[in-house]
Amino acid sequence: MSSDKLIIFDTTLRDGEQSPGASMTRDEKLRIARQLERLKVDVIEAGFAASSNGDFECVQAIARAIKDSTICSLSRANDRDIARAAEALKGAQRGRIHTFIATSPLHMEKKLRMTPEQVLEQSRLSVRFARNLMDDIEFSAEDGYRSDIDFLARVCEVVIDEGATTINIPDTVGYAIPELYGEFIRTLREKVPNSDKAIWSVHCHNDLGMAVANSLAGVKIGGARQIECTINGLGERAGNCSLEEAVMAIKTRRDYFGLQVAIDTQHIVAASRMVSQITGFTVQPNKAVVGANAFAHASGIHQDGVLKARDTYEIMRAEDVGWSANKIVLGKLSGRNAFKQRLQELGVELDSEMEVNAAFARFKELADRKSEIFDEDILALVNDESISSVKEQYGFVSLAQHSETGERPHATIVFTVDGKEVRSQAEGNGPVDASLRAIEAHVNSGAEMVLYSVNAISGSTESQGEVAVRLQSAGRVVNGVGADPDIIVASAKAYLSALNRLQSHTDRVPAQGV
Ligand SMILES: CC(=O)SCCNC(=O)CCNC(=O)[C@H](O)C(C)(C)COP(=O)(O)OP(=O)(O)OC[C@H]1O[C@@H](n2cnc3c(N)ncnc32)[C@H](O)[C@@H]1OP(=O)(O)O
Ligand SMILES: CC(C)C(=O)C(=O)O
Repeated sequence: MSSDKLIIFDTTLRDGEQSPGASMTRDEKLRIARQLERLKVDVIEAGFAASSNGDFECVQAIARAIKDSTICSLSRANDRDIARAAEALKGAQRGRIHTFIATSPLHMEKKLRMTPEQVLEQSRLSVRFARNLMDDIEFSAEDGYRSDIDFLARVCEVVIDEGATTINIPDTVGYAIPELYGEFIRTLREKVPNSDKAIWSVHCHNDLGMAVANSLAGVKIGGARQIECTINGLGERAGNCSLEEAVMAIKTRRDYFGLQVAIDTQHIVAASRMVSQITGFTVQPNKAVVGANAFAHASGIHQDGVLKARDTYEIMRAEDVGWSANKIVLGKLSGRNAFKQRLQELGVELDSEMEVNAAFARFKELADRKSEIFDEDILALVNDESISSVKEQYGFVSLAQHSETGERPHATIVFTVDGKEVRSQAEGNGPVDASLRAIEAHVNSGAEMVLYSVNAISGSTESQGEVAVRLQSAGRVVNGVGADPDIIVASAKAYLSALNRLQSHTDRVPAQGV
């Protein structure tokens, strides 16, 4: 049975839950199942109904709630487990019993304590029993990849004869190598005379970091048409094949695989976030497809390339997997083109290339001190760049403030207004608040403060404090920055510098741009 349709079987709720620490409540599983349905996953393995009453209820609830995906329950190869799975799946629009038994010499002898002939017989009887309860039956040969291929072929032939519709050959312990696993599946299928009566499936674990590669080899070389996978690659030990990686590989390299998947990829990032939030398993930033950096560019040459033509450094579109956009992250490795682009996005127009170059030089200086540069930083440094054209109406002279536990802080500030010194004082909630109130007591700007932030310029208490203040008044937004070893003085300087910009007509930042 070979077609160009690749079935995506998600086992986040079963094998994913086998990750130590990832157990989920019934409601959490239901939420994930709904998201998997939105993703248009073909089969959702909802749990292992016989393992506990709780898991039985989870499978049952999901089977009743989900209409578009097939709902599946795992069960050992015995009548009790299979009957329990069938019972839990009763309300399902489409249900599947997934029964398994180990076929490797090691598992049969040491774990099951059964002879190969007993395992063969148990497989036959289990699938026969299951098939009397349901039409859609999957049989898995646990530790299939470490099994004797001729024995495994006999088992597969027997269970297909009994009516198994999907045959899954797991690499249970993540021992496989892509080419070898692909060849194993191909040879196995050739050895099974009735192989075309079933869909062949792969289920790979990530112990050597090759679960996705092995699954894809099972498809390409082996001819499998079902991949078992999980969101974020969650699963027993090092996890399973990751759904997002396998699906995007099939979609992005359709030229190579020539296969169709039904997955609506725009829901991938939401699914990843949901699973991560529910299980508490965070996604590493450099994880393919769903990691925070998967579509982020930090170096100038890449940023320049992506801005000119995004396919220079992107093989898929961030929006296609559910990100709102790709990201240009400004930092010390960024170049002039990325910087100019960000200025444009912020609505800042500098008058000449010289001004841009000067702002860029300041940006590089700042980036050497700060790992990531935010829009506020750029706006502040651009405003500083145009300082020469800002009328210096207010200038800092000195500040004295008093604060003591249990007393309301008090500040006295001396500053210049058009060259003339004025003295003003006020109380406030803290010394910074008191100082800025003292300025306002004289200036009466009525501006609203929309941002106040303090940064240590280097990483110690001896360093300068850098304060950024953003004021909004009459539809204009301005930034002021001030630096001083005393952060209260730095705050007063930043406030006065913002007031200077508010008075100036040279400010270029539109209110809606920030
Ligand atoms: C590779 C995989 O991911 S397989 C799925 C793994 N998932 C789980 O195990 C989660 C759910 N498991 C459970 O809740 C429990 O292990 C249960 C309910 C299934 C069984 O619990 P218990 O009856 O207490 O048995 P226990 O877990 O200690 O041992 C497993 C028994 O099942 C047998 N067994 C293991 N696999 C199979 C199988 N596929 N078919 C039939 N019997 C099997 C073992 O040989 C062992 O039998 P024994 O008790 O006669 O020695
Ligand atoms: C039960 C099977 C499918 C499994 O999870 C494995 O072998 O890893």
